[in-house]
Amino acid sequence: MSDLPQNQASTTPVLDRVRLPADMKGLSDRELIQLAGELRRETVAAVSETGGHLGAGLGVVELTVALHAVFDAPRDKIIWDVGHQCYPHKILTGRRDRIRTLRMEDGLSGFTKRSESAYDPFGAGHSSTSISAAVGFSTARELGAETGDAIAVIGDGALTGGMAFEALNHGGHLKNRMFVVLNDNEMSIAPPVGALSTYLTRLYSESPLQDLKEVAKGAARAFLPEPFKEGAKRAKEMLKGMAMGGTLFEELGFTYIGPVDGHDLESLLPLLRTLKARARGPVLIHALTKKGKGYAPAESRPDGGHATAKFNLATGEQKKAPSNAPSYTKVFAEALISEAERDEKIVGVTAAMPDGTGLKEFGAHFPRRMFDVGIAEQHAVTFSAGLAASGIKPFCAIYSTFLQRGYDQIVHDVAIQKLPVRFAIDRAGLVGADGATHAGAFDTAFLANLPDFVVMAAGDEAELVHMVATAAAIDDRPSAFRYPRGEGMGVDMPQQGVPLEIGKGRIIQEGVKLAILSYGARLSEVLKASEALRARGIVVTVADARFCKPLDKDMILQLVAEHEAILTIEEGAIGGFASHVQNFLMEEGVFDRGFRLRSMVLPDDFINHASPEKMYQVAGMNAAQIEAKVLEMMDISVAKRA
Ligand SMILES: Cc1ncc(C[n+]2csc(CCOP(=O)(O)OP(=O)(O)O)c2C)c(N)n1
Ligand SMILES: CC(=O)[C@@H](O)[C@H](O)COP(=O)(O)O
Ligand SMILES: [Mg+2]
Repeated sequence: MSDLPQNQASTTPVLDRVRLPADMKGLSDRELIQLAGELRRETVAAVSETGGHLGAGLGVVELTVALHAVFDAPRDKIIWDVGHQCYPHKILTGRRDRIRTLRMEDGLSGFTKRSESAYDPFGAGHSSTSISAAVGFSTARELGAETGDAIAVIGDGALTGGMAFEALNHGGHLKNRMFVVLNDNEMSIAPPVGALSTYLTRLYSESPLQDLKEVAKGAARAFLPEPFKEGAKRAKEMLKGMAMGGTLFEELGFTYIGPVDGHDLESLLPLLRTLKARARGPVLIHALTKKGKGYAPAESRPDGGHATAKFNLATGEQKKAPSNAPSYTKVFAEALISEAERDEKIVGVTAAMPDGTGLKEFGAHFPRRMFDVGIAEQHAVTFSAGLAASGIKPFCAIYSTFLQRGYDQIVHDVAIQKLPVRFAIDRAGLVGADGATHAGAFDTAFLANLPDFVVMAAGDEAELVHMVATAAAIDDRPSAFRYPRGEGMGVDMPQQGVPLEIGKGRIIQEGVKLAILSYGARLSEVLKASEALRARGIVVTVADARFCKPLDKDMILQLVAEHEAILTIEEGAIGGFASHVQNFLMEEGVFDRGFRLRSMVLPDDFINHASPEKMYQVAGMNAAQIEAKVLEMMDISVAKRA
């Protein structure tokens, strides 16, 4: 396993003996403690080479070792919520030899993934799903399925997602034996917000409600239904310092154990062994941990080293490529601040992504006008609807992928009531290393089919500024604008956003025979393709649709009238912009007259993680592929193309 020259001693001697969790069963507790230290170093070393989610994994190193030492995966199902903390788990479950391929093309996923390993019983990427899955696994066992224990490991941030409570409610009612490890590091990506966080803090910061010895006895009775004799003394020791009884979790039907030091294997191992031997119903173990634990540069970062580029192992300094243009996120944040300076009704809403959406910057300017609701997209949407119904102008900034979770709220609470909530949809399109779970593929399709919604996509970062102004001005119905992860094109920026005429696109360049009708940020690739075509003597028209809804029907009919063919392109799945154009032109009867329309949309597939460029290559939507498509549409044979 180790790559070291033969004469050099391994720095990971215990880890070198562990390929699979079964190899941990013969290790003494002392060796398991050593294993945790080696696992932490291996995790840091690997992420320094790959980049990725670092802090969460470092916070669960001891929990990972303890769970795999005590339980019997893959028969027992260890379900990691979000999955961003699973790198140590991957190292211990047969994937150490590939750990330096994390998040790379053909490499390991950055999350748990069923197709990757039997030790990943449930895939993740989005949060707050683990307890529901564990209730499912434990119920399947009750129904006779060949499966072991179900253990959900969920963070304090993920616990703010409503689904987690739906699952606790159901699990507590069913009373199946199952385990929830609440990994409480007092951190989400940003510091956690809300009353729940305060409640969890109170569980361990207030002095215990009852005499601890009595508590220990009571607790032991609660989760150890058999009368126990020799175990009692150890259990009392183990439970020393834990506040028991009367918690919210107990009211929901779970035996609450905690708080326990989630980095202390001497506590964790006997606790889990006892629970494994004796628990009958649902148990929640409240473990206190530190995000970034054991690697100073991560620990000292405000977000506990949540995610990182590749970095220098000794200093923690990240290796980031210099940027040539501002990121779309930054452009959005600055444009919104500028609008909000002129309109005091504008507020920002984020679901636990203040940094990622740029609303942190907005909040620094307008502390009372920025709301982080926690990982609670459904609530974020309906909260925004409530604000809008009262005349406030909410910009609900949610990544495309996470907005999926709030869809019924968008339909039922926003669209049907025609409330002017403005959706700022970041990370639209393929995002790269986070892969399929985080791809922003569906928002255009699921928004543009809603009556009265105004649906826009920014072709470049200057357009984004205008779309922020447009959304601010739309006061009688919902609106949305999407923009991708990463840098803009480097175009000239306007001083201030100017509201666009609703449903009006723009012609960027005039050509003959064929028009490319672009919706969103593939525009840069379209322009590259048109340059390549120009070098062949082919000049195409390029238009930026700006709006999927309402469509610029006049412009589209003009393109039809002046060309032989149109090619549409968008960074989204089928059912989006192209479908609206197709339907419109079909109803206009233009195909009856033989007009040629083709569309480039994301393929009907979930594209694996790789660089965004490579993912778009797989999707067939890069400049060269656009050029090839145009040539094909113009019936220019391969021979003529050379
Ligand atoms: C539905 C959803 N919304 C937002 C996110 C983005 N996200 C990923 S991890 C994370 C914080 C999770 O905090 P916590 O569960 O406490 O885990 P920790 O990182 O602290 O270990 C957030 C907001 C997500 N993955 N899924
Ligand atoms: C795990 C998770 O969901 C987030 O951390 C996500 O990876 C953030 O993505 P960005 O890097 O695009 O903000
Ligand atoms: Mg946390």
